[in-house]
Formats: sequence, structure tokens, C-alpha cells
Amino acid sequence: MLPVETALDRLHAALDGFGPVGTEDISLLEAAGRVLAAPIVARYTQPPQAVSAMDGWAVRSQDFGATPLSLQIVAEIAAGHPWDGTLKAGEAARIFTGAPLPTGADTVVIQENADRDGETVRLLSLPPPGKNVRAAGLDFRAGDTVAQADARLTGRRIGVIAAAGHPWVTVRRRPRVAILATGDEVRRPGDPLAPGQIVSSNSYALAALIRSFGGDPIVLPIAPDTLAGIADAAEKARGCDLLLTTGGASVGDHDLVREGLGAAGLEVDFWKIAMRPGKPLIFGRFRDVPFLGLPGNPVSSVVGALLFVKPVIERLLGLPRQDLVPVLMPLAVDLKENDDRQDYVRARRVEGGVAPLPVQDSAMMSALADADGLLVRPPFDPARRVGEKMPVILFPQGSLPA
Ligand SMILES: Nc1nc2c(c(=O)[nH]1)N[C@H]1C(S)=C(S)[C@@H](COP(=O)(O)OP(=O)(O)OC[C@H]3O[C@@H](n4cnc5c(N)ncnc54)[C@H](O)[C@@H]3O)O[C@H]1N2
Ligand code: MOO
Repeated sequence: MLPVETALDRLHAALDGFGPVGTEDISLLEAAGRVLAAPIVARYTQPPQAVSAMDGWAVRSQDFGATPLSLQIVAEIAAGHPWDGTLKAGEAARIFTGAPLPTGADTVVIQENADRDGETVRLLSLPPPGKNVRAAGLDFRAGDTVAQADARLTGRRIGVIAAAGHPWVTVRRRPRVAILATGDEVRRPGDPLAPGQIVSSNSYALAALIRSFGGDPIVLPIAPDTLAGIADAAEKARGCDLLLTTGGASVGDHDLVREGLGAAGLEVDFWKIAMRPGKPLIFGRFRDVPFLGLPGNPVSSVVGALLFVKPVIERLLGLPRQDLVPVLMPLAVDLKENDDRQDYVRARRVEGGVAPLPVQDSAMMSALADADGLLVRPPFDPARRVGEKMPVILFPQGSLPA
């Protein structure tokens, strides 16, 4: 069995041989979560000229002396309505937040610190020169790079790109990920179930995860537990960027993925990882695309997807390696020592820290769905006591999205 770290190193080394997928131009409105294929250079300067940061009075700091100071009101300037006059000695302009500062003015006095009296305004206290003014280009200037290539687009970054004048962006297309479920007992959701049959729930869970990783899932018809059936079904994966199977990865007489696909062009790089769940995971190359054979147990297939499918999709999108980052959380209960497999324990946040869910069977989808994260226990981790800090890969629920 390979240690998880070694398996990930080998996965990334192999992925160096698969270039990123091609690009497409899309509306910035559709771009959340997509990966930029080229840097974005600002076409505009932001703010385009000096603007007021507050509602108040545009003034010249050269006029500042003792307070109160009375100035002549010569203009009113609102956002979107610049005034092309020049403020002269002894003059002030009524100004609103976001409005262009007139020539001659360098400071804005907030309206709370002034009293208007007809055509004059009395300033009751004077701010330092330059106060409440945003200089032209304070945020960015035309020609500045406002987004790097190979960056995932967040709502925050999309705002900058829009302000820089780009309603369209060139992004990596979503890698097409073929999902091939195998097993005589599994049926497409909605199909009638004969005795002993179950729904291919893994196809659904994997499709959702693939979409969240940035891929485009394609659910293939289910393959039976025969060598020819598996090889045949894989033909329908033509044109995909990554082939995934689920089920048939282990050692039983009916676990035929390696052999069935072997006859159709699968070259296995590694099989069997020292992890729980997910031990029988297979990685290799199917013809000219990467291949991952996930175990059939639902929890094993989801954990395998988080650890191995996510990085493959990220690398196909041109992103650099970015391993899952656990946070350290105190244990709310004692733990027994671990065996030789790295354990991804389904756990919940509880008072005092984190605690494993009582049932850890890798078929228990409801426990996985209820979990807040995966508590990571390295191979041979010694017994642990309440309060000791352990790494936990938290699921994003409850935290802010990008
Ligand atoms: N003698 C041994 N037996 C097993 C070993 C082992 O090392 N020695 N490994 C175990 C481990 S660990 C796992 S994980 C499972 C996974 O094996 P497979 O990948 O071959 O999975 P299957 O046998 O095909 O199915 C396992 C389980 O999952 C259900 N399943 C399968 N496909 C789906 C699907 N698309 N949607 C929902 N559920 C699915 C299937 O009905 C089985 O219940 O092997 C252990 N055995
Ligand atoms: O490790 Mo298997 O992956 O028990 O479920």
C-alpha cells in the first residue's frame, strides 16, 4: 500500500504529462469559479479621476485658517455630473460621495462639520489637507494587471475585472469527466430495482463534486461485472479529459476494472493506498487521458474524489498543486491508536472541539452527509486524549464561499 503523500506525489508527477485543457471566451457574468487562461490588464483607471469619498464640501486647503471659515458656494457636483469649472480662493463646491473633485479643490469637509447659510458655507472644523479625497488610480490604473492567469475567479475578483472594463474573459473550458459506474447490482436512478439492486448514488455524488471542482461531469451507462462489459462501456468515454470509474476496484472475483479496462488501453500507475476509506483506489492512464478508479463504497468514492479527483481537475485547469489544508482542532473525546492506514474519520464540531461520528462504515452515506469534516489520523497515530489538537479537513458548509 502506498502512503497517501507518495500517491499524491506520483499523481502530480504523472499530471505533468497532461497539458491544461483548451480555452473559451465567456461572459464575466458566468465566470464565477472558472479559471482565467490569460492575465487581465485594466482598460480603465479606477477611480478615473480624483473623487470625493464623502458627502460635504470640496474646498482648497490653501484657504484654511481659523475656524469657523466662510466660503462662497459656486457649484454643486453629484456622482456622474462633473463640474468643469475651477475652484478659486474663498470658494467651495457642494459635493457628494463618488463625485469628481473640481480643479483647484484638494480636500472635502464632511457636511456634519459645516453649516450652509444661503450662498455661503461655514466650516466648523478643518480636516488635514487631502482628507476625504480618493486620488485618480487609487485602486488601479489602465495597464495594470488586475488578475493573474491560472487564478480561480471569485466574486471579489470578478468585481475588479468588471471595473477594469472586461465584460468577457478567456477561461479554461471545464474538463469533461466521464463517470463510469460498474456493478451488476447498481442501476441508474429512477430505474426499477429488482431484489438485491441499489441506486448508483455514487454517480450523483461524484457528478456534484466534479462540478464543484470545476469539471463537467458526464454520466455514462452503468457497466456490468464482466470484462467485456467494462471495456465496452469505456468506449463511450471517448472525448473526455478524465475517466473515472466507481466500484470493481478491489480484489474480489467480480472486481474487474483493472483487467477489463487493461484490455482496452488502461495502464495502471498505482493501486492500493494506505488510507481508510479508499484503499483500493487505482490511478493510471486510459489511452491519452488520466484515469482514476474509485472504490464502490460510497464514502470511499467521495473521500477518494476529494483527495484525488479534485487535484486532477485542478491540474487539467492549469492550476498549480494545492493540497487540502486541514485546520487543527482539539479533540472532544479520546481516540484509540490507529493502524497502518491514514484514517479520514468522519467527524463533527461539538462543544470542546471535534468528535468522530459513532459509525465509520464506508457504506454510511448519511454519516458522511452529516459530517462537518474529516479528522485526519496518520498511520500508526498513537492513542489521543481529549484536548489534543488534530488536523481536520473541514467541509465548506457554514463558512463564506469565495
Ligand atoms: N477481501 C477483501 N475485500 C475487500 C477489500 C480487501 O482489501 N480485501 N477492500 C475493501 C475495501 S477497503 C473497499 S473500499 C471495497 C471496495 O471495493 P470495490 O471498489 O471493488 O467496490 P464494489 O465491490 O464494486 O462495491 C463496494 C460496495 O459499494 C457499492 N457500490 C458500488 N458501486 C456503487 C455505486 N455506483 N453507487 C452506490 N453504491 C455502489 C456496492 O454495492 C458494494 O456494496 O472492497 C472491500 N472489500
Ligand atoms: O477503505 Mo474501503 O475504502 O473500507 O471503504
